[in-house]
Amino acid sequence: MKDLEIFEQLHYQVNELYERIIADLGEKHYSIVEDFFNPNEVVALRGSLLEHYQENAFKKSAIGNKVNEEVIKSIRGDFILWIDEQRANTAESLYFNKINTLVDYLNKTCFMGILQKEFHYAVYPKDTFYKRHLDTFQNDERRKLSVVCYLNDALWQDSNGGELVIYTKDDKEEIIDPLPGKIVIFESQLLEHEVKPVLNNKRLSITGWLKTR
Ligand SMILES: O=C(O)CCC(=O)C(=O)O
Ligand SMILES: [Fe+2]
Repeated sequence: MKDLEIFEQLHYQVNELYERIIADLGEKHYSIVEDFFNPNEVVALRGSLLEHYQENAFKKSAIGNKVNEEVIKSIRGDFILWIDEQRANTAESLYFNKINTLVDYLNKTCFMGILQKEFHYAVYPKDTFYKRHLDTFQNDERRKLSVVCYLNDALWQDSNGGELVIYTKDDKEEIIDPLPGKIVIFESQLLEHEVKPVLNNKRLSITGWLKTR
């Protein structure tokens, strides 16, 4: 009986997309999936974000964790709202279901040991940005993987700016347009990155971290 239980825990169906993410992470420490969320899912998530935003639920982002809660506009200008998985609405539940399925796969196939996660909505109004940084400067060594998902509408233009730039380990700059449904996953402790100034419009996203204990 014990053996069977262990087998059940390790059993999984090979998933091509997740395998690609794992291979990318192994090779270059980040992975980009253009259409992780389909257009309907993006519409639902964007609607949910905007509803909270219109209720003025978002707060100016801070630098550092609660011990060091300073607002430093010269470093980052986004507004955020943490998402409570226990009180998730329909769109948010859909989001967490997809993320949890990926996390289960990573834990089962790569023994990543992801036990916790935290996600927030983010809005970058015109003229805001997030200067080059490492996500672990938030005084949280447990952050293992950063996951960003873009919720802009399908009409998002290159001229709106707001690109994510990842500074790769082979000294290149990977420039990523924040297009709807796209997710970017990268190793939080390893890759510096920045959000270029938003030149037009509001840039919408969900950002989160998969954490070890
Ligand atoms: O929105 C992005 O593309 C990245 C956001 C980011 O780097 C962060 O919130 O730490
Ligand atoms: Fe970051």
